[in-house]
Amino acid sequence: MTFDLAFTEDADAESRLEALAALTRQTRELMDAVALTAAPEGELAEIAGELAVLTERLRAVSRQSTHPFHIGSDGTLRHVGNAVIGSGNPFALPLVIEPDPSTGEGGVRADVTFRPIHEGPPGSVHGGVSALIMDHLLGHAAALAGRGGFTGTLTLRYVRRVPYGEPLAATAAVARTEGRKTWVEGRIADQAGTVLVEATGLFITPTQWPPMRDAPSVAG
Ligand SMILES: CCCCCCCCCCCCCC(=O)SCCNC(=O)CCNC(=O)[C@H](O)C(C)(C)COP(=O)(O)OP(=O)(O)OC[C@H]1O[C@@H](n2cnc3c(N)ncnc32)[C@H](O)[C@@H]1OP(=O)(O)O
Repeated sequence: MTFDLAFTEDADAESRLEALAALTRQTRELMDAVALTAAPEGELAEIAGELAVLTERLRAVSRQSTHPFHIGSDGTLRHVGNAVIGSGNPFALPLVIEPDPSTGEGGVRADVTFRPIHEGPPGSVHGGVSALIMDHLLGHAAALAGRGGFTGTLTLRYVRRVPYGEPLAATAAVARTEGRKTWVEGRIADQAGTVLVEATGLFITPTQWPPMRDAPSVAG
């Protein structure tokens, strides 16, 4: 398998990326408002029509693909189009990941507050959404330890239901390594430290990837 990290030199200007981030934040607000709206039928149809106009306006000037990796002005590796951290991806929570060396090799943490759009069982977060967050955070920990790769397996134990609208914390750190394989463990816990989700992931570094000893900080 070949995989090109696809760094780009001619990234958009920071000012355009900030404008895109503002549009993305507004779109997330829209998604939340749609999920919770109690507007009457006629108003829903009217708003859908207004949104169709805006959608066409954006589609008229589409890119061929989402934003690839690029190096930001502060040297940070950015992935604006990423589904979990991307500042230009409305689907992203987004997760803001910080290094947390106290939890071990590649240790990372992120504050997470899920929203009603993440609903699975009524009043709770969808298990697949928790898995998405865990997959990315565990993968980030592997990359931070200089052992970036693709998820081979991801195993979750859903210990308690995950609420939305409450501040939670997600953490991960490398558990062990063997050749190109890196096992990472993580969890989502509430503010009292009660574990809601436990995760273990196996990340495999493709043979073609160069060594990543000085892993850059990564942001959306
Ligand atoms: C610097 C930039 C970094 C930026 C990063 C920012 C953070 C981003 C964080 C993003 C996080 C989000 C991340 C995502 O969303 S990643 C997206 C989801 N994952 C994928 O799409 C992966 C698809 N699969 C593949 O590409 C290949 O199968 C991989 C690369 C995984 C292995 O293909 P490769 O050809 O290399 O493998 P090999 O055949 O030589 O086998 C090698 C060894 O591995 C063992 N094995 C193989 N497959 C599996 C498996 N599935 N489970 C368990 N074990 C497996 C195999 O038995 C052997 O073991 P051994 O016999 O040697 O003991």
